[in-house]
Amino acid sequence: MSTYESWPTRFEAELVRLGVPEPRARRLTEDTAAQAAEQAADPAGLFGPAHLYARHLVTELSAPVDPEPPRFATAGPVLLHLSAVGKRYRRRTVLRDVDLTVRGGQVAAIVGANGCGKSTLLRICAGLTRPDSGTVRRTRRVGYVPQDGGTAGWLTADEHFTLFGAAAGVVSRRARSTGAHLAARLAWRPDPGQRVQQLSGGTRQKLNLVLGELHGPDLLLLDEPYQGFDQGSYLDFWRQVHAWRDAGRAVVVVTHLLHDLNNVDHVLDLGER
Ligand SMILES: Nc1ncnc2c1ncn2[C@@H]1O[C@H](COP(=O)(O)OP(=O)(O)OP(=O)(O)O)[C@@H](O)[C@H]1O
Repeated sequence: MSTYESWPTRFEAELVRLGVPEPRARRLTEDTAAQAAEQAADPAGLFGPAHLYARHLVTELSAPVDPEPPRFATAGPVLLHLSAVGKRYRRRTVLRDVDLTVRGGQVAAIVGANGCGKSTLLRICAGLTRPDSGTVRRTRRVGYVPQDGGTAGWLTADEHFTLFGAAAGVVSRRARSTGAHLAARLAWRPDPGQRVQQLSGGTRQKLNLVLGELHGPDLLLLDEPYQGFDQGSYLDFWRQVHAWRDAGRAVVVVTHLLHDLNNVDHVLDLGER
């Protein structure tokens, strides 16, 4: 598609590409143009890049409202493929011959004993650690949520949204509104004056999750992402994972909670150490 096509044309085409029926995509495009006109704003300035806004909208539209959310009838394209991956730290072999394939519309869990290499494997999936053997293929748009860290204590949540949004080419206003919207999905309303160092551990983890998703990635890699969550937040988290899945994205989650496995399509057990 030409980069010179207008914002509404690119927006509508991306909606159709994501599986929205054409008449509905056209109506959504018209509604979006009307919203921009109401605010006398350029859609790119108000909503950010057309393809990212289309993704957020599709996720929002497929957010579960029923106890049994709809699932993609067929799995989508392969978004992550690992073949015979191995990793050593000095003489110690941490991973040997690991295979994993995850498609759009699927959730996979990585489980295993402490120290068996789950986080190492997730970093390899994200492209942050290089394997010693095997091959890794992944989609270009990846969101990675580490077990801890990833945020700056002296900045506010909004400043994080601006910073991470800028890295993905999203204007500040749009990044902040998307961040607030995603935070609300986790029952969190960021306080504009509060620095991250003043947040509880569970709320900091919510910020990590929002930042991982802010740029609308196709593949989300989550390393025990609910540490410090209370029961309600934990349920909100899984609802959100299912919304991502039903929007055709792929999710890989490292977990040690066995009951999580009811929520996933594949389990990769790395076993004992
Ligand atoms: N950068 C590194 N250098 C050397 N050893 C490392 C490095 N990163 C991880 N390890 C070692 O590799 C092994 C696997 O670590 P990893 O963090 O991937 O395990 P894990 O399954 O995620 O553990 P946990 O369940 O405790 O979070 C551990 O023995 C760890 O000490």
